[in-house]
Amino acid sequence: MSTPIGPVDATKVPRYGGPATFARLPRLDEVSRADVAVVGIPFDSGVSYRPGARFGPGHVRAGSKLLRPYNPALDAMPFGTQQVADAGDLGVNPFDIEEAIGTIDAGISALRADGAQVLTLGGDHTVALPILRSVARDHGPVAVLHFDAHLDTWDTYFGAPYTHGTPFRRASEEGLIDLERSMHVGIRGPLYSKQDLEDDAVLGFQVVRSDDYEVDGVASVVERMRRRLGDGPVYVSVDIDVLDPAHAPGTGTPEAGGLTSRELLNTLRGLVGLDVVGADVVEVSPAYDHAELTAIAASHVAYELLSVLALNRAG
Ligand SMILES: N=C(N)NCCCC(=O)O
Ligand SMILES: [Zn+2]
Ligand SMILES: [Zn+2]
Repeated sequence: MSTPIGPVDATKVPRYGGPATFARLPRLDEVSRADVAVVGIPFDSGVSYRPGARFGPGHVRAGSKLLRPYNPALDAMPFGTQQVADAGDLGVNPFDIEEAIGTIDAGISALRADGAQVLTLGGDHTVALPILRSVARDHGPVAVLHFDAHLDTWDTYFGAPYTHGTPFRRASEEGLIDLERSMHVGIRGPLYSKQDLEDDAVLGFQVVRSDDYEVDGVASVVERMRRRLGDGPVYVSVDIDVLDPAHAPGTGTPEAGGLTSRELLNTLRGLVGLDVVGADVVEVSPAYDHAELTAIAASHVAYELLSVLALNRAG
């Protein structure tokens, strides 16, 4: 492998300048090939409460300018031992959700066909369904590791099947997920009824609650997670509202009592060695953010995921 083109050197161009790409990385058209493509999906037509996640990709990129090359927590060089590039944003129809879902599937599939793993910046959580369709076409049913305050396995909203609260029910119905190996992490807050949890278990998910972090701690969560996910392919979906609103106010359906960013980042580090085949970070809504708190948290989530991919690639 030729030496990857990394971020613009911060000793030459200060961090507040330079390109608006994720982590000031090269654009995809500036590299011959990418091991990992970071792609934005500016789409929020599936939200049930506050809008604005369509502006998430640009905001997360802006919040990623301070990321540095070396990750001491994992002893990893996420931009140094693999080529990561910014693939820009997919152009999706905001007025026709089913068309948007088709465009997302095609866009993700094209990047993957070129040999890149894809890390998606949302966008609302609807986008996870077409990404999983693309991933499962190659890998078969994958374990979904889903970080979220919410189950996102509800059936419909106002009769609509494709929304940000329903992607994992559709994915389960379509046979895209491994029913024995999938799980939610960070679940909390009021539900519509007790039945929600019963349905969710049938759809293939185990639940690690936000409170389990308080009671058992990160190490125990990581152990449960690794046991459940096992050896096969894993898709990681991070709804930034898994974090407490104190850590991530800029999101559409905030719930009190969430994870700290430290807990989330440490949990993600526990994925080293598992077969992570793709990931997303969704539900960043900048209009509700303050001081880039949510964008910085989301960019660090992406950084830890890229670090895991880098270490796994190195073996
Ligand atoms: N933030 C996501 N993805 N889902 C929230 C759906 C919760 C609701 O509207 O009842
Ligand atoms: Zn959520
Ligand atoms: Zn969600």
